[in-house]
Amino acid sequence: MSYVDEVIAQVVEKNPVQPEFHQAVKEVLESLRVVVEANEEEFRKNALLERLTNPERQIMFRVPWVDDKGQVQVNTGFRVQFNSAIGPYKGGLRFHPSVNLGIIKFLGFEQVFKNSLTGLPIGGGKGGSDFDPKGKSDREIMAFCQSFMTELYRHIGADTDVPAGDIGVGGREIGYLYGQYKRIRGVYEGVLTGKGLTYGGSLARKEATGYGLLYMTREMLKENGIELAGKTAIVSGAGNVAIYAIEKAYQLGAKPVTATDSTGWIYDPEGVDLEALKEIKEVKRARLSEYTKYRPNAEYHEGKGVWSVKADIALPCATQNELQLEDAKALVANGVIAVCEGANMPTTLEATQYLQENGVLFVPGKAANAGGVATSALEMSQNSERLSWTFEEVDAKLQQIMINIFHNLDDAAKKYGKAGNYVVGANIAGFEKVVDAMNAQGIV
Ligand SMILES: NC(=O)C1=CN([C@@H]2O[C@H](COP(=O)(O)OP(=O)(O)OC[C@H]3O[C@@H](n4cnc5c(N)ncnc54)[C@H](OP(=O)(O)O)[C@@H]3O)[C@@H](O)[C@H]2O)C=CC1
Ligand SMILES: O=C(O)CCC(=O)C(=O)O
Repeated sequence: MSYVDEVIAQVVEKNPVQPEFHQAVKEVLESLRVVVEANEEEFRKNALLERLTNPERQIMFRVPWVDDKGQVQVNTGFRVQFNSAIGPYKGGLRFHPSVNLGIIKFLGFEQVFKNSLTGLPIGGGKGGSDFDPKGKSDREIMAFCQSFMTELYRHIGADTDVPAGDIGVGGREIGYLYGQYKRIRGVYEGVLTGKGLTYGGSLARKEATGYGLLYMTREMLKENGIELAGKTAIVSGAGNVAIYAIEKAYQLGAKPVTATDSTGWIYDPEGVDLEALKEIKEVKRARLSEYTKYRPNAEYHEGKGVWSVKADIALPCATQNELQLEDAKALVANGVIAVCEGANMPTTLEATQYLQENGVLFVPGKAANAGGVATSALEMSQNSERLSWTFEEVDAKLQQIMINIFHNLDDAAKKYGKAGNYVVGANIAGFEKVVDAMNAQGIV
């Protein structure tokens, strides 16, 4: 059995009931086959792939809190510190009822390669809880965040592990988490990113993941002789990534026509009304079904189905495995040119393969959505030097980072005879730096 197959089999056996983690490991190791085969003896002797797929540390903890009725609730908290070869652990916190150890491990594993691709000195980690913020009062959210941080604080720090937001964790939650960290530790440091602008946050961090996705999409299309301007786009999600992807799509001359949330989706042939979407999701924290009150000519559909809309490009920005084989077939049948992932692992392995085999340009999330974490690293730099950069400065750096990531992965794919396969290119480009740093630091 080849070394890659052996390690994939071990990961499946040793991490039962963690399908998302298996999926992420398979995607990466399959892509690395060509590099691993060229160095098989050395990698095997150093157990490199075993070390790469085993987190450095996995923390699980009880999070008790009191709801508005006086009832004590108990959730589980997680922080997986996956790999610190190139810098302090860095990655978001997800609050969603579906969260479990396997999901946090898949996200942490992806984060290692993503953070490497940014070119910035950040290792990979991820955390969260099975807490459901939907329908909770502000007081309940604060009580939960304070309890969560009362355990997490001992594992993190500005030079050790710097969490941020992800699904269900935005500016409000980061504020409560930061307040509790400061209260316990008594230090004012950049221990979280995505902070508010009045207490150490960076301009453009809120917009960065969605904007970065569009900068990457534009660069990739340009390399293939295609203009983004004038194209229609299917966007899924209606949260932080989706909203700012839609905003930047308009700024670059494209027309986003859809959005989704966990209950349904909208199709607005005239183009999504961004202000209405922000009002519904950012201000009212309401359901997308309200959208037709603002735009009577738009369609609202319950459940899934957004990938059947005809458009030029597709930007999945909601959650993992939301784009499956049947959806990929619908996209191909409708002539979609490109799929660029704003979410983490939104496309299943079968769907990705089908899209690639049918000539669809495909950029994986670990490259396409890296603008968020890259801008978090810029927030860390600003915190360290006790300065704030302007929106234009941060945005210019973000654009350059996304352009560099695209060319690095494009070059890596070409170097290994896989021109145009951006999945292979991203995994190899991310892997090379991490492995170099791991090898230099000995067996740790
Ligand atoms: N925020 C960031 O900077 C980054 C985020 N990402 C990834 O992007 C994706 C979106 O994150 P973000 O926008 O921050 O999160 P938000 O919580 O702001 O928004 C998530 C959106 O996706 C929908 N959604 C979440 N879970 C599900 C589900 N299980 N089924 C259907 N819809 C779902 C939500 O619906 P509803 O409104 O009903 O809750 C919401 O519209 C995630 O994969 C995240 O890991 C990647 C890089 C950086
Ligand atoms: O900004 C960060 O540190 C993390 C963003 C994130 O969670 C991600 O890239 O998936």
